[in-house]
Amino acid sequence: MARVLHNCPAPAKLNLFLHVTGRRADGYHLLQTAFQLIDRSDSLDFDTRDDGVILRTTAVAGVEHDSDLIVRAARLLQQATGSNNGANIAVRKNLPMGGGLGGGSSDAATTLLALNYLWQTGLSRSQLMALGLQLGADVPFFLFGHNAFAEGVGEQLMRIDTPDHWFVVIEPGVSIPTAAIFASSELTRNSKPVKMLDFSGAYIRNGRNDLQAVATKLFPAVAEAIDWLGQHGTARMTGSGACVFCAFETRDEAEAVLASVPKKWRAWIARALDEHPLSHLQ
Ligand SMILES: C[C@](O)(CO)[C@H](O)COP(=O)(O)OP(=O)(O)OC[C@H]1O[C@@H](n2ccc(N)nc2=O)[C@H](O)[C@@H]1O
Ligand SMILES: Nc1ncnc2c1ncn2[C@@H]1O[C@H](COP(=O)(O)OP(=O)(O)OP(=O)(O)O)[C@@H](O)[C@H]1O
Repeated sequence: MARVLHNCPAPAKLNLFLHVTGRRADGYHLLQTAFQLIDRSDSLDFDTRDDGVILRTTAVAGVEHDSDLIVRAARLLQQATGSNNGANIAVRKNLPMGGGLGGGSSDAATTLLALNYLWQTGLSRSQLMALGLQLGADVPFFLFGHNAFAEGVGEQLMRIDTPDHWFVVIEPGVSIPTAAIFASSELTRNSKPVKMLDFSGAYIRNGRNDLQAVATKLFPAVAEAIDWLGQHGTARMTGSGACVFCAFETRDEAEAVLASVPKKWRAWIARALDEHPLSHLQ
């Protein structure tokens, strides 16, 4: 009998700050960042099937079936556990691709959490995180379940508590390929590592993103959105872009700024989450 889990959220993240501190021999970059979960999400439905087939039942513009991180995550879990269960998976995309919000990574994490539960494959949270890292540097964070200070390529995670902020987020209307930003010869890769102990509210309210200089040069629309939002506070980019955000203490302040965003941009407000909405799924 099919087991089902519908309307599973895959929340977005914001990188409150992001420092590039070095580069590994394999070309991946060493980072320090603070990941903040927010209450804006994609939504996924899972219906198990007993023939082992993994089928994405909804079209996603620009993402072929077999390269979708959702399908790859499900197949990776099958391989790792020897499970012969399958699933139909529907996704409603709400997060822009190449937006720096981690949408694809979060979809993959939600898939691993939901299918590990439905298939009763029994992997621990840390086993799921190790699997997730094979899919992308951001996936372990979404499986971790809490806001986090991250090091390494983003997989060494330490839980942090962050304020109950409201964020105004602007989508500048461009999709930025992460690899192109990291590959730039103009990227600075020598930020001095900060100690977790020194981590404070200053990084949360006024954090800097080392990927921003390269992204704004390649994509002027991002620079324009930062300039506009910067009238209202410290505006910066999340991840490798394109989305930009600014933190506010109250919903009213955020609503007021949202109301004045030029109509050419898609923009919205989101609230800081304390934990991942599926963090209790076992
Ligand atoms: C920029 C961040 O979003 C910050 O949270 C992440 O570091 C990116 O994570 P992601 O989208 O899951 O990225 P991946 O799919 O793992 O990597 C895409 C490409 O970005 C580059 N990349 C990514 C992460 C990293 N720490 N160093 C890199 O150099 C690599 O060229 C890689 O091939
Ligand atoms: N389910 C998926 N949702 C979105 N993108 C996907 C998915 N599966 C594969 N992809 C591919 O991954 C690319 C990056 O998408 P994603 O939305 O994760 O970017 P992002 O928000 O910039 O991520 P990050 O913050 O991790 O850099 C897309 O351009 C797309 O080709």
